Amino acid sequence: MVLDDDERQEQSLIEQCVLQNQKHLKELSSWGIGGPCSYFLHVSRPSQLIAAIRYCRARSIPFLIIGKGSNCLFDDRGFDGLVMLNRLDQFEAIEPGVYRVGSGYPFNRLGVRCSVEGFSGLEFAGGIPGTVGGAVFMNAGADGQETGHVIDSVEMVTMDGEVRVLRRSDLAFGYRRSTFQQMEDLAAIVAVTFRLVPAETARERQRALLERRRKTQPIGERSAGSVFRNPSGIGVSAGELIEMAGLKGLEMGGAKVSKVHANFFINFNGSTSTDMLGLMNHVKERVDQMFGLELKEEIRYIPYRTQTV
Ligand SMILES: NC(=O)C1=CN([C@@H]2O[C@H](COP(=O)(O)OP(=O)(O)OC[C@H]3O[C@@H](n4cnc5c(N)ncnc54)[C@H](OP(=O)(O)O)[C@@H]3O)[C@@H](O)[C@H]2O)C=CC1
Ligand SMILES: C=C(O[C@H]1[C@H](O)[C@@H](CO)O[C@H](OP(=O)(O)OP(=O)(O)OC[C@H]2O[C@@H](n3ccc(=O)[nH]c3=O)[C@H](O)[C@@H]2O)[C@@H]1NC(C)=O)C(=O)O
Repeated sequence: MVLDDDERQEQSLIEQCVLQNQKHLKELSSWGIGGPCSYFLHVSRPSQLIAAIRYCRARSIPFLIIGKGSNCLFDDRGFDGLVMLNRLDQFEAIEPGVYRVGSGYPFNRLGVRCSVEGFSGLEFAGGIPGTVGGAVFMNAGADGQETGHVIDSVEMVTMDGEVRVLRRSDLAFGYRRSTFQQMEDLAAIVAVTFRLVPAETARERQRALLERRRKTQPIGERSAGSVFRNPSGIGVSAGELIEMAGLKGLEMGGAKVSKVHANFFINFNGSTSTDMLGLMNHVKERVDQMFGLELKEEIRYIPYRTQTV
């Protein structure tokens, strides 16, 4: 790989940042859980991200890209590698209803912005505390809408640090599933272009959804949204199953099952990842014993060591 002067400069900056910075992952996670990472980088330009990926690859350093950390459970020991905090937050209106947005742009801000401008498709994003990249990767959805439905194209970086553009026809989405979760050479989603349709009622609909969310979810408490996916094809949600198993309010160390919504687990008093994993396993076992159903995690557990190189 031959680098030009700008790339060489970027690499040397990355080298300094990577070697000097440590961070406690609890500061980066909506659950407030997680030990230190060996290296930390705040990424605000695509060129930084690409240089950091190449740097890690060349030295076999494991790395992770995180957005708002609203869907991750970090380990108490931390992460033995580089954590990149994605703050690629450019926003560009290409034409009315078509937006090209950096993957670190706040998903809730995007949802509100589009709805206020009178475009429909992302009303549900209004209350979601993630980034655009996290939402695309997880195919976030609520109230009958899904991120994947309104994507026009995605710009990504491969593990070799190459930029690739994927068109709508290259992508497949399902319930909390996206092409990206199976892609072995994905390093990071960098930018996304959304195509929405005009609707004067978009903001009104969004307000109603936000109101419903405030009533049914423990907003303001330390959670990671839904812990488990809803089981498919049985017409009963994970929250209902956990409530029917009598587990609402159950505590394990500093972690508990929310009394407001049973599929939200709360760090109410210095929960460790061990407390939270223990609570999740206990809930899974009880639901399995009572209903013969195996709940599947929606949140992603990030172990101390990975093979992500
Ligand atoms: N419906 C709701 O009410 C809620 C929904 N959510 C959803 O959870 C998701 C969390 O978003 P966010 O907090 O930003 O994500 P996180 O920082 O929690 O990251 C979650 C995972 O997404 C992957 N990821 C994140 N950003 C990128 C990127 N730029 N490129 C490639 N992969 C990426 C990473 O996978 P890997 O580890 O493999 O690198 C990471 O482990 C969103 O989809 C959000 O909408 C969250 C809370 C509530
Ligand atoms: C919060 C998330 O997404 C949420 C999204 O906000 C909402 C709103 O559309 O719909 C899903 O929740 P959900 O299926 O639990 O939706 P809700 O409408 O709250 O509940 C479904 C049903 O379960 C019942 N319910 C819910 C919680 C509970 O403790 N007890 C209970 O009986 C509700 O009364 C309702 O009849 C998403 N979760 C999943 C796993 O699909 C997330 O992904 O992190």
